[in-house]
Amino acid sequence: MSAPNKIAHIGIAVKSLEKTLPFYTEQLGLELVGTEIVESEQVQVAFLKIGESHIELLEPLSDESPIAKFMEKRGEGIHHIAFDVDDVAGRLATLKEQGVPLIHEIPKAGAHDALIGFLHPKAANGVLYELCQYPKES
Ligand SMILES: C[C@@H](C(=O)O)C(=O)SCCNC(=O)CCNC(=O)[C@H](O)C(C)(C)COP(=O)(O)OP(=O)(O)OC[C@H]1O[C@@H](n2cnc3c(N)ncnc32)[C@H](O)[C@@H]1OP(=O)(O)O
Ligand SMILES: [Co+2]
Repeated sequence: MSAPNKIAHIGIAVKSLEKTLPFYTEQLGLELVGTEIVESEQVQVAFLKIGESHIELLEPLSDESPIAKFMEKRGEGIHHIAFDVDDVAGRLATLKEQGVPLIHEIPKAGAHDALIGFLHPKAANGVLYELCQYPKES
């Protein structure tokens, strides 16, 4: 299996994008690339560019959001690490064959038209990993 390309983003659970963004843009000086609602995950996300990667701030849209459930238990903070990969479906299939615990066995739609899939945190010492495949720029 080839190495993932890079860290696509680090996901951070926050109660309010509006209240959090000025720290990232004004104090830390990161560039806000954009915000987006991802209905399927019940989140609104903001992407901030940091070199070749991004910080993804995630605000829950409802109590059913995985981010709301996470913050109930653990409060705000680092939620997941996302790897940029070329073939998310193929990787998930291989991981499944290898017996790695997955949350998604087939990819679903994420932010920025990416295909995404999550490994279960019990697969990785309590770290939640996301695999993300972005559409090829043409
Ligand atoms: C927009 C998109 C994108 O980038 O394009 C995104 O990122 S969407 C980002 C939001 N979407 C997701 O996270 C989707 C995948 N996540 C999920 O399906 C869920 O959040 C799970 C990770 C399965 C956790 O769900 P839930 O807490 O209901 O299940 P559970 O109670 O059985 O938890 C199983 C164990 O995982 C732990 N756990 C929960 N969230 C965790 C996290 N973020 N990192 C590490 N561990 C975590 C719990 O504390 C628990 O540990 P103990 O067993 O020790 O108590
Ligand atoms: Co993410």
